[in-house]
Order: sequence, then structure tokens, then C-alpha cells
Amino acid sequence: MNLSLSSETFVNNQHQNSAQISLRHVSKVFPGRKGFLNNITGQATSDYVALEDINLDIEHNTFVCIIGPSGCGKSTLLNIIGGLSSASSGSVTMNGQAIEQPGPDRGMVFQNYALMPWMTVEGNIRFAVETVYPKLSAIERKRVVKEHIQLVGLTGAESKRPHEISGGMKQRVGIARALAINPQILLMDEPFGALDALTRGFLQDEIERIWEQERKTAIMITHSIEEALLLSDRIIMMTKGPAAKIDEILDVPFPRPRDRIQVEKHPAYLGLKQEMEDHLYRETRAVEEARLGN
Ligand SMILES: Nc1ncnc2c1ncn2[C@@H]1O[C@H](COP(=O)(O)OP(=O)(O)OP(=O)(O)O)[C@@H](O)[C@H]1O
Repeated sequence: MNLSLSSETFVNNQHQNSAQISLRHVSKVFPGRKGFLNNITGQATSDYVALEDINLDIEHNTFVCIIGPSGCGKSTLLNIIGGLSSASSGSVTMNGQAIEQPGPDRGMVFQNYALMPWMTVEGNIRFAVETVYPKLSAIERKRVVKEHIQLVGLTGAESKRPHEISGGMKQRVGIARALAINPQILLMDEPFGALDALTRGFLQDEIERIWEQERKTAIMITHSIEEALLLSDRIIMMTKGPAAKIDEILDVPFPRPRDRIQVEKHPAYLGLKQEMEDHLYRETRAVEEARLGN
């Protein structure tokens, strides 16, 4: 059973304008150092084409994972969707509107948590809510913050500062903060990359539970095949860079709500896992061969 679709087929199958996020012919070139800088440092570098001709549609309320060899351009792609970086060419839209900058309609979760170290758990979440909704009454703000502290299981830790809590708890704060501003889309860049395996497993289950509850569109970068299979409706597999492209998009058919034991027993699980392993092996080997000049 072949469950994969080529990116071209996937794009062509979408109804016009039904996608929440659309990328058309998106490329990203990081300019090299040239001109007078070269005279000063003696270190000219050429332009680096990170992404080339990316076409992608992401539907409302889907969970999408992006997977690909290290350095292929996953964060670059996510940052373009988040408005933190702009495409060098092509169009990037959300609900038909061009994405030009970050906005509260997209909540971001980072691998290194990006919390304010001097603020408490409650303060970090409250600060985001106050910034996005300055006119919210104090009572309402308190309710939103409390609700999200409960959602991620941090009740009792409200007054702790980031240095007093574990990595897993820090990431719970990051997730609560991103969700508390009520974004349409959650963008997560390797959110569990810095966590030990056990904590990572717990947080994957938490994300699955929260996602079932919230059903917001989520786009997550991961290096873990098992994580992508547990959480995603679709998995975007990218080729190596430079000029990285979308190689294939896998449809993940497991019923929801998901439980990792049931997922692993699904008849499609091993086939999808094998396909992803083959892809990552092939692309990573190509990176190594290019590095060694073969
Ligand atoms: N600001 C920048 N200037 C120049 N090159 C950059 C810049 N940002 C990223 N790159 C290059 O673009 C490529 C893609 O980087 P990116 O961080 O998006 O990859 P990634 O797939 O997220 O990597 P990883 O899996 O290691 O986190 C890399 O070769 C990187 O060195």
C-alpha cells in the first residue's frame, strides 16, 4: 500500500484557496559576503541557496511534521511561515493573505524554550497574553493564564522561575505561552530536541492530548521518525541542501485519538517507518558524499 503523494500531486489535489498555508515556488537564498567586506576580512562567500521551488499546501486543523537531513532548511522553511524570515522569491500566504512578518495568529515554540529568565512560569505566559491582548481585563487575563497552566500540567509551579524547573517543564511553559495567545497555527522547531528520551515521550503524549483538545493547525520540525508518526496527519520529507526541495509528503492514516502502542500496531506503521528511514538514510548519505567530494 503506497500512502505517499508527490508534492506536485499533493498541491494539485488541493481545492483552490482551501489551504490555510500556501507556499508557491518559494526559494530562499542567503547572500554571501562580498565587496568591501571581502577586502577587509579576506573571506568572501558565495550566495547559499537554502530552499528552491517549494510548493506546499497545509490544510486547516492538520498536524504536519517536517523531517529531513540536518541542515537541509527545515528551520528556514518554518521561519518563513512564521514571518521571522522572508522568502527570496515565490509567495507565502495564510488564509490567502501574504505573510510578511510574525503575528499572533502564529504561535512559536523553540527548542531552547526562549523564556524570560527573570519571570516566573505565570509571568512568562501572562507577558505574552498582555502583549497580544493589551485591552483584556485583569480577570479575563488571569483566567486565560490559569487555563493554559492547567492545560500543560503546570499547576503548582506558577511562581517558579525557569532556572528552578526541568527542561520538560520549561517546554510546557513554551507550549502554554504559544497557545495562550490563541493562535490559528502552532509552529514548533524541534520542541523536544533538548529533552531526555523519557521526558520527550511524556511531552509527545501531552502534545497529542492537547492537540486532540485544541485541534489547531500544527507544523513541527523533528528528527524523530517515531515522533512524526505518532503526531502527524502528514509528514513532509525534505531533500538535502543546498537547494532543498520537498521530496515526498506522506499521509499518516492512524485513527485519532492516538496511543503509541496502538499506532505501532497499525498495519501501515512499519511500511511508513521504513519509507522514512530509507529517505533519511539516502539524503544523509548524499550529504556525506558531497562533503567528501565524491
Ligand atoms: N542566516 C543565514 N545565513 C547564511 N546561511 C544560513 C542562514 N541561516 C541558515 N543558513 C544555512 O541554510 C541551511 C539551512 O539551515 P536550517 O537551519 O534551515 O537547516 P535545518 O534543516 O533546520 O538544520 P538542523 O536540522 O541542523 O536544525 C544551512 O546550510 C545553514 O547553514
